[in-house]
Amino acid sequence: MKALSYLNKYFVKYKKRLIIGTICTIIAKILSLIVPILIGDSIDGVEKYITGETTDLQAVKDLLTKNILLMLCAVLLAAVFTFIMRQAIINMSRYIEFDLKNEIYEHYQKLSLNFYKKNRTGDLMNRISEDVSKVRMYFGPAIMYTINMITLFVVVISYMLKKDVTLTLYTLVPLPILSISIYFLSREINKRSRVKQETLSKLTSITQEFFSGMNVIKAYGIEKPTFKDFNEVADESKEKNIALYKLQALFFPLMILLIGISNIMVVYIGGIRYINDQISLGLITEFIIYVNMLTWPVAVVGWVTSIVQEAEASQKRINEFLNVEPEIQNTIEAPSKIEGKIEFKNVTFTYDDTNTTALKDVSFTLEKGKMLAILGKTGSGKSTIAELIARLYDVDKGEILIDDQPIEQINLTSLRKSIGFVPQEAFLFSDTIGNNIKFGNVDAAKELIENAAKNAHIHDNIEDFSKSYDTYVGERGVTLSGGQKQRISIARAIIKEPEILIFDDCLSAVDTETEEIILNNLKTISKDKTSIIIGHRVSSAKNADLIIVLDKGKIVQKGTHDELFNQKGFYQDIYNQQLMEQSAH
Ligand SMILES: Nc1ncnc2c1ncn2[C@@H]1O[C@H](COP(=O)(O)OP(=O)(O)OP(=O)(O)O)[C@@H](O)[C@H]1O
Repeated sequence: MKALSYLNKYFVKYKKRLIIGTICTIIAKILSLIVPILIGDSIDGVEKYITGETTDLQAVKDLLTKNILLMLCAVLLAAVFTFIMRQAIINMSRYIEFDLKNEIYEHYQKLSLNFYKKNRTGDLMNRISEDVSKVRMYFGPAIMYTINMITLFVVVISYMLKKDVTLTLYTLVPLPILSISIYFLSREINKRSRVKQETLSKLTSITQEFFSGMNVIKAYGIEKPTFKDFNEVADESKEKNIALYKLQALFFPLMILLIGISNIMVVYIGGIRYINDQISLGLITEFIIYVNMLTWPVAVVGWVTSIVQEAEASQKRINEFLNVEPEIQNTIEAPSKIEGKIEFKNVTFTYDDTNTTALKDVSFTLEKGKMLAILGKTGSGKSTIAELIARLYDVDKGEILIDDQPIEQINLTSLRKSIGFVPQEAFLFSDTIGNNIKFGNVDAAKELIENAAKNAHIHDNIEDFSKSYDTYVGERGVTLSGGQKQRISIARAIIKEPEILIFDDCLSAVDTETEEIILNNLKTISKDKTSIIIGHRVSSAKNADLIIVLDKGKIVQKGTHDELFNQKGFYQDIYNQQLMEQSAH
């Protein structure tokens, strides 16, 4: 219960609902106890008339009418209180589920990129959905049935003991057996349902992958082997499902068997005591009803125990994530004003998940409003520089200064707000094109959106769609080409009007002519902004104020286009190579 104690704050927050729920349960249970008493009383009344103890038929009829009316009132009131109780407690569990999901999601947002590299998406999703649902069961059904059970036990058993101790003891003997069996059964059911869930996740992932990669499957004509893979996993899922339902099928028969035994005990022992004139016929009837009233709560003891165990395990997993401290901490509360000067001083950086040293002793200074181009072979560390400027990671050695201040001493939100980052892989949300661009500036008016799109040279393309900027992209929307996605992503950065613009190889999917137009537009847009262009083509670098060439994480060349063009090395090589390619066309 240690992990679950984390949730006590929610009990405090929703104490009113909990108290109302508890009071209503107690009242409902007391009311439900009245019914068997009245039935017993009615049977005793009828028995007295049959045995000739009384001859007043009208009095018996009056007694029955009175008892029926009272029963009706008791049942109605019990139903009302049970309804309020369920409303209070089950709704409480839904509110807590909502709060907990928000708490986890908020925490996820604070965690650094490294956390996402180290944990699988499925695992992150599971904790916010599956695990939270398990915890909800603890707040909802587990609490509700526990209150229900305790109240019923106290009220009913104390009443039964008051009426007949011997009969009570005999009647209750099978109930602990029921409780223990249900506990073990539920534990096994939970174990199997976990396995079933895992195979289901596997099946979902494999199906999802098949759908996403359908073009590759068809192009390679591998429908049959992929169907075989699918079939194997589907077969495994079927087996696990059958194994689970076989066990679940035992639940109710077991309950019926043990209730039956309890009922037989009441009839047998009660019968003997009735023959010996120790109890009345009405009491036997009352006891039969009590036994049936107690069976579900007794079965629930086992079920609730396993729910609590499951919730404990889930909350432990949730706590593991909630206890992760964000690696990137914002230590400065006040917003920072950012001008845009960037300086790297002997920066060395190693990705700790793969232990790859991506940057080695990198130093450069980029004045406010200037343009830096970063070139280099694939894997040379270009994107890493961009990620470090946005402080997605902290450096190991050396220092990054923004406006002559260590990056750690700048308000993180201000820093990220001042950067327009176009990543290497354009990511668009399943929303309209307009909203995808507006993402960079949510309050942007239509004109601004169109302007940004024009500068990213995508406006005409968008206008060609029947719904223009209201066209949906993503799963159920239009399929955009790689170059179109990149340009929408560029428009998103432009509309933000940031102090620092970073384009991480984001023109790779557009032709050289379009690249030229966009680069020309960027020259105007980024006139007074600091901009960084990462790429493989000289065309994107030649207008830069500073060019750096990276090789295996080290700066191997640094200078302007004219300087590097005249130097032997990577820059001259790719310049000549690309010149040859162009003349070949
Ligand atoms: N998140 C990460 N975790 C671990 N290693 C990484 C991560 N990102 C990049 N690396 C590694 O760091 C090195 C530099 O990668 P980086 O992405 O900065 O190169 P790049 O020059 O931008 O390459 P490309 O031109 O292919 O985009 C590579 O060896 C890469 O495998």
